[in-house]
Amino acid sequence: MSALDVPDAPLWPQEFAERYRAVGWWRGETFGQMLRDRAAEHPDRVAIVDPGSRPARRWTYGELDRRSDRLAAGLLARGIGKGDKVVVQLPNIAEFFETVFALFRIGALPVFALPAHRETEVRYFCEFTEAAAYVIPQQLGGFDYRGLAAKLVDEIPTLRHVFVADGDAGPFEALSDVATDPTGPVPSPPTPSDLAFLQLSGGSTGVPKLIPRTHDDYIYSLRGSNEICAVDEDSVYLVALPAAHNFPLSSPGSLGALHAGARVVLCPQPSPETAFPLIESEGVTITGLVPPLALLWTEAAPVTSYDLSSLDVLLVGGAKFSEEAARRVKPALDCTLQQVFGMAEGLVNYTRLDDGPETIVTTQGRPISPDDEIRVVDDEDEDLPVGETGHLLTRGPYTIRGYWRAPEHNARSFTADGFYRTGDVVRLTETGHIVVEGRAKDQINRGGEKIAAEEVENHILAHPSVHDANVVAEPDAYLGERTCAYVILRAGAEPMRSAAIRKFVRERGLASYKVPDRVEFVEVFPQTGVGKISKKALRAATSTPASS
Ligand SMILES: O=C(O)c1cccc(O)c1O
Repeated sequence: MSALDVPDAPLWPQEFAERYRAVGWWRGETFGQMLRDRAAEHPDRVAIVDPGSRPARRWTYGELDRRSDRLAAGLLARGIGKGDKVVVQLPNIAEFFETVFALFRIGALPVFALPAHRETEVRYFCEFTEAAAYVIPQQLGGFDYRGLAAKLVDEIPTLRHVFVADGDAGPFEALSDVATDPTGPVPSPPTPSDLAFLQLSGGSTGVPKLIPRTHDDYIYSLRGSNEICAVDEDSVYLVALPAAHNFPLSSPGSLGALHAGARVVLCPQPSPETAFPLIESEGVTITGLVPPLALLWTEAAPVTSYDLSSLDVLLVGGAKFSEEAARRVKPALDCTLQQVFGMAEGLVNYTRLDDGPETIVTTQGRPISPDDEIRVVDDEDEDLPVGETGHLLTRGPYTIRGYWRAPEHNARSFTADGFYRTGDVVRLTETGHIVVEGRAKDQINRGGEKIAAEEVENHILAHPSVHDANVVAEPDAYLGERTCAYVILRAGAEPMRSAAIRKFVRERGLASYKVPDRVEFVEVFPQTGVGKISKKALRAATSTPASS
């Protein structure tokens, strides 16, 4: 086999795939057909509410279906088709769904960037995936995405199209001008076992890893999530977090809601001031938040004048929700808390709606599927007895068998028999619920935003005055964790202020949540017995910060 024949992503061995189909986890659905079916069943039900646009928009299932077909036709006419990659960097607007369903229909793969990503990240996604197109808003929060796009189309040969989803397209094509009447069926539509999209990993390495998900496996996770979270066609799901993130996309998220024929309401931003009026006016029944936002909501709810009584379920995940904060949810919001511990690589755990109150506040739930295999192991990969704390490994019908185009990394991140090494440190209760105790991967979880220490270290190391850098988590009352960078300057370098390092990292075009919250200049790093740098000692030092 020549290098070119190596598949981009290892998928499930045949005997596993056959079993997952035989048991009925994989039902041979595709996203394109899923929307077609819902539109046929109830064309006039509202699928998408976009209250942030002027005027506000309400698209029915019929309309979303038609729009996706028309956009698909326009993309095909521009030579974008099966297997092409398209970086989608859109905020919570209706066009997000029109775009991804158009791409799903023609078998082109969305690569889900977040609005917070900047040149460094987006350039990497475009180059690494050899993306054919990049879909952006005109601007958001004062950042003009067209400027970034202009630079990238200039410099990346594969990138042939930029589509602007809203506002003034400038030198590029407006997404609304792409749509056209289809001239016939899509030439070779994707099959259920094909890849549907590339999702982003929180990651712990120098560059983000891409996660290949198939129609069959992801749709199974939606169906399973809907059942566990009681999402049906009468549900109203509020997308409060960034729409492309795996949690609001799939747990059960907007795509789960669309699978159920429910209504998706797009929240332009997640503050109580914006979200509460929408909960009242749309009768929102379910939403998902990261812990810092859940705290804000529980503080605001008891004193709000908005009627939040439609809200049945609040999902909280993305980072560990402290027991004390979890206890406040039910009294403040009068809804059921569901803790969700998930990952874009696959495995998603939920507390169940009928779990006892102690289980709901003290555990992170249990897996969606009876076929999710969970192992808790020691440093030598030996299984530990129930109740002991160790590394979480998992394998199952919606957990990837490898990252996209990353064979060397895959050899480390997966066991020989296909278990994914999550990097999370957990223990299991007698009831099979998971309690997250920490993590072994070198990552900071900043209020649900995952930051790979190595990625930030590399950017700091690019500074000419820096000799070495180590980035670690430090406790933060609101975010759970924030980042602290320990920096050793080169011998003879002029003394620097921490603001200069922060500015340097920001100007390298990194998402702002990755800019270190604090920078400490030190002479040496603490070392372990064998002379390796001890991040453990650095983390301990950050708990009792020296004044800077
Ligand atoms: O990535 C996550 O943190 C996450 C959290 C909750 C649910 C999910 O699906 C996730 O991917």
